[in-house]
Amino acid sequence: MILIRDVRLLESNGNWDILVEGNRIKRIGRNLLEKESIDKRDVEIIDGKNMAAIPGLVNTHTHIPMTIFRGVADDIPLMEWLNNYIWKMESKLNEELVYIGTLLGTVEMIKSGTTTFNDMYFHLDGIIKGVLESGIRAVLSYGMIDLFDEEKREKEIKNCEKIVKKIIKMDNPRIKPAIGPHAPYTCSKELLTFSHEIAREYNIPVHIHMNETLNEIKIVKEKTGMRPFEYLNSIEFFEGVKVIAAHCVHLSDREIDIIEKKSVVVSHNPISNLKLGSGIAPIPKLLEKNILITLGTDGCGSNNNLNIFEEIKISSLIHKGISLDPTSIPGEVSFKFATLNGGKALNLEVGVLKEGYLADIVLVDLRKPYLIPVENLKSHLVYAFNGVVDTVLIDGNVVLRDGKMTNIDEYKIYEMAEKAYSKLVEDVDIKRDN
Ligand SMILES: N[C@@H](CCSC[C@H]1O[C@@H](n2cnc3c(=O)[nH]cnc32)[C@H](O)[C@@H]1O)C(=O)O
Ligand SMILES: [Zn+2]
Repeated sequence: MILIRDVRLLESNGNWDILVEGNRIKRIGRNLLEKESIDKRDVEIIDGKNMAAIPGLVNTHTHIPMTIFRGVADDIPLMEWLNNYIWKMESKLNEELVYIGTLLGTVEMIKSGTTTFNDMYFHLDGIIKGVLESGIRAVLSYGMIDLFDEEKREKEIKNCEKIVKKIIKMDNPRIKPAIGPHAPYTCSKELLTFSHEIAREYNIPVHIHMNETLNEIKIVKEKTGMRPFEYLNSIEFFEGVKVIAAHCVHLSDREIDIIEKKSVVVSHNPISNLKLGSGIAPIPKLLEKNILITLGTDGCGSNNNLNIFEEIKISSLIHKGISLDPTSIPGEVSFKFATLNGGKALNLEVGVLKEGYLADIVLVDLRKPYLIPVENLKSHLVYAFNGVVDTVLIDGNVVLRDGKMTNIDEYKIYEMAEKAYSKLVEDVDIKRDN
């Protein structure tokens, strides 16, 4: 058992205790050591004085191994970025490099308060290994791209089936599978149909890129005569499965209706969309229809970090700016995007500190200049905080304490990541391409 004592909670004043048993929050109350008559020898006590406890954050769209591509190709549009840099480097990746990138990404996420991420990538054995070692929680999908080629499609389908079965068999509470068709402009109708069917069969979510740029919408329209959401709806892609659609930057009213009617979850990635010059998703319009909005960073090739606190802040600011309305997306709402909504989106009991829920808890040290006066803490977490957290529990385990990783040597990971990067750059000759 773990007892966090005398900690501040966002929703109520005064100091509270949180009792964790196994991987769940057993009790939240005052003076629990006495009230629950706990033997001190059975419990590890974490002093929560001068700390606030918040639910671990949820990042609903990442490509975690891309941390080792950080800063490689800045200031260019999506297609050029993918074709000339990212896909070239990705062709040199292997399980070991993906494992190293994953470790680096998990350390970065944990240190900035993220406890769950929804990922799409390849070499999943490397990702699984990194997730297991770091202690983070993840929903993992094998990203499938067939570029309308039958041979490629068959390979992708096999890989996907293998990974789903492997993750289910692992039966680890921290790792769940999802299905990851990359996007309607990179996947054939057959691959999209396969994705839908397998997601239904196993009752797991689909994770896909949707309507990120105007160019890709044009491509889908030329091919199918329809906009991407209309096209997917016409092949019954949304029937009976939960779809997490990353980006959703450019949407027609008809598409918004489909998103609403089919309960599609939106992963809003404002920083990646700004950086690649893709546009700004119409989040206030989606909120009017009660569409579930969550937040994602996207990969470190286009962000260039995994700090969800930045997405929380930007998602509140950006919509005020374009609508000339400072009441648009209040901080409380954007904070919910990254907590409660993220948990709902992934069907996980995370994102709220509540008895019976999974023990994914983040402690923020309140003795920081940017968090004072502490009275307005909720506002600070959205508008003033830099994301550097003190202690993190995931699935009932302490993975970060006093800002340091408990179960992995983070400095060794930094060294490994530097080496991996040097090797990749050398192999691809990316510098000369610049
Ligand atoms: N099995 C596939 C890999 C797909 S993984 C997911 C892919 O999404 C790419 N990606 C990352 N960010 C974005 C984005 O913002 N839009 C579109 N694709 C992205 C990423 O680089 C990776 O290639 C293959 O054979 O190529
Ligand atoms: Zn992406």
